[in-house]
Amino acid sequence: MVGRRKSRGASDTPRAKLGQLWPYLFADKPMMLSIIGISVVGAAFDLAQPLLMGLLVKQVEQGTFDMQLVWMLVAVVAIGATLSGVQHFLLQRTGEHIVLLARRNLIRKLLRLPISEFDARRTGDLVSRVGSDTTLLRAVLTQGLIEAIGGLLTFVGAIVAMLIIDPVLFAVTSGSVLIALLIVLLLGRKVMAASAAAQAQVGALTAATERAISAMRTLRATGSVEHEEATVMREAEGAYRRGLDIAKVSAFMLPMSFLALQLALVAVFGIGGVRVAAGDLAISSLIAFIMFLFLMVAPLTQFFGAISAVFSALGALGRIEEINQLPDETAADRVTVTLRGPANAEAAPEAAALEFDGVSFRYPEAVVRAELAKRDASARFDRFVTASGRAAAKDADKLLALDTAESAPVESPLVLDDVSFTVPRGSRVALVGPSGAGKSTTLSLIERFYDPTAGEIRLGGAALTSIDRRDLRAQLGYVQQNSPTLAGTVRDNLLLGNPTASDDECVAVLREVNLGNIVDRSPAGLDAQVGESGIRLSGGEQQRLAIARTLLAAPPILLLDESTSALDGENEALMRTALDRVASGRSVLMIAHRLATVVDADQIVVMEHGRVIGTGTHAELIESVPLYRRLAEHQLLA
Ligand SMILES: Nc1ncnc2c1ncn2[C@@H]1O[C@H](COP(=O)(O)OP(=O)(O)OP(=O)(O)O)[C@@H](O)[C@H]1O
Repeated sequence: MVGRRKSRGASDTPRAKLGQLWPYLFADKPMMLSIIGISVVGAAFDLAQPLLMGLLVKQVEQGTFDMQLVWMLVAVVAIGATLSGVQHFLLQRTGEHIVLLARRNLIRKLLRLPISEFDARRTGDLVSRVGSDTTLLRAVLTQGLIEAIGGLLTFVGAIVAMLIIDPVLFAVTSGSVLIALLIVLLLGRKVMAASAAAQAQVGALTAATERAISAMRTLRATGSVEHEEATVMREAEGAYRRGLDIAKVSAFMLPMSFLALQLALVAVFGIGGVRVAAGDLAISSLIAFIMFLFLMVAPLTQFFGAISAVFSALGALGRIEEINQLPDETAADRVTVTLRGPANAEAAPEAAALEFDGVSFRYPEAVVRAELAKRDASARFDRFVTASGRAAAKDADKLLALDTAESAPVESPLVLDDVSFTVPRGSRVALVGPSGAGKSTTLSLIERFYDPTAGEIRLGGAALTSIDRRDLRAQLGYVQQNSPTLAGTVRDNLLLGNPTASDDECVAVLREVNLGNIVDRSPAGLDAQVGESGIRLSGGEQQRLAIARTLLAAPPILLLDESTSALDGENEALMRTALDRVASGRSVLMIAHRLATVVDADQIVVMEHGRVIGTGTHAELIESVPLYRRLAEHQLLA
């Protein structure tokens, strides 16, 4: 079950298998085969060079020098160089294409994961999988794997040629090369582990940076920039150390190939020289042998580079595939009801718009663990700031070290406990209760961000789980508490609700939520940018813009999480009239933090500790539910 997955740390990310890399490498099969073809032809041209060189020296020795041979050698070298250029370009292009492919898959998957995965994972880590891990796949192609395939031909060809020229000399030189090869293969596994750890650390760094940037105002206001700086620096230094780990292993690998070449060269010059002096070997053969030796070692160098790139890529691919293999949000859905018309009106005209029937809910364990970790960190942070006034970086480091301990198993508390209530069609129902009572969770169950642990929620008489999620969400207009405006224009923000809405419709819904003046604030009108670079909207205005967006979609049911941020009298009145307008003809379930907003609701559901402790009108609840009376007294309403 998705929700029960543990969030994974850096160390337990599964490593990908070589077979998982093939689909990426051979996504464009004809291109890859062409590149391999070019590489093989290029290898043949490489092999021809020492042969021609040997012939040339022999001709000079025997006094039968022929200029034609020189031209042939020049042509062979030139064609070989051109082929290698073409191959290089095609490899880079294919490498970029592989990165694009991996990013497309990952983005497509990310946008369809269950909400629980986002709650349980760190955003920055997910971002770095898309941005950074995918680039490591490119290195498999650009750092020699394909050249190494063509190089295999050069390698085998050179060995055969060397064996023919002088088997004794060959036996001496190949020993050292073999030893180096074995060492490199053994080190490859270490590179893979180091690379996965490095990528996970980059993920942690991105997550920490993202957290700091998103909380910048709080950090500045509390004077805790240095504290947060210490956290991010710790992650950055961790990434540096992991990078060094890779460097240490690769530092071993690269000299191995040079060492192999040097040892072999010393042996060839020493023993070869003696054999030439003794008259057992022609000087032309020794020159050809040395050229073949270089040809044999060059692919080995490529091979060493390729191995290290492949192992790095497998580490990164493990992190990519970990996400790709998660089930989509809809994976286990069994849709039996097709919704047509408002809230399934045809199917059950008299059924309530929404019904909660004995609904209980616990958040999945991984989500609770992530939530606890977040709270734990911020509680330590608060204690720290309170205790020291200003957070000194070195102490912050000590304090934060405590945070890294893996949390012990957690028990997921019952957040909703046997909740039952009804939202009759066309009525306005309000959820009220103290913070943490479970009101927002109730709305997120209706959106099916999570499913109840027990009980059933019905929409128009049909169980939510039987309705296609798109259909379901098309019936619902969900206005969140801190409805974020998205970067872009006023129009962009509105069209999210209904991409085909006309300008007139956009202006009309803005009027409906008392935001008609927004288009007059900038000469650009609907094309004015909202946010930092354009029109600044207050919290209340942002929420009204979100309501306007929802109205364009014209959903029959409105779920509204009223903003907790205090609105001034004028804004409060604007919001209330906006709500009255949008509520007419719709079923509305709203979370109210200000009782003033809901005194005239058709029904108020009072929640505490995940239970419904009273249902009725304002007047009824004042009489029957002490908690409600206290809330009302507190807000000077009673
Ligand atoms: N993503 C989450 N993961 C784990 N626990 C959560 C999550 N969201 C909420 N909770 C817990 O569920 C309980 C109910 O929270 P919820 O946000 O639904 O309450 P609420 O009544 O809407 O509170 P508020 O008025 O403060 O928004 C709380 O104990 C909260 O800590």
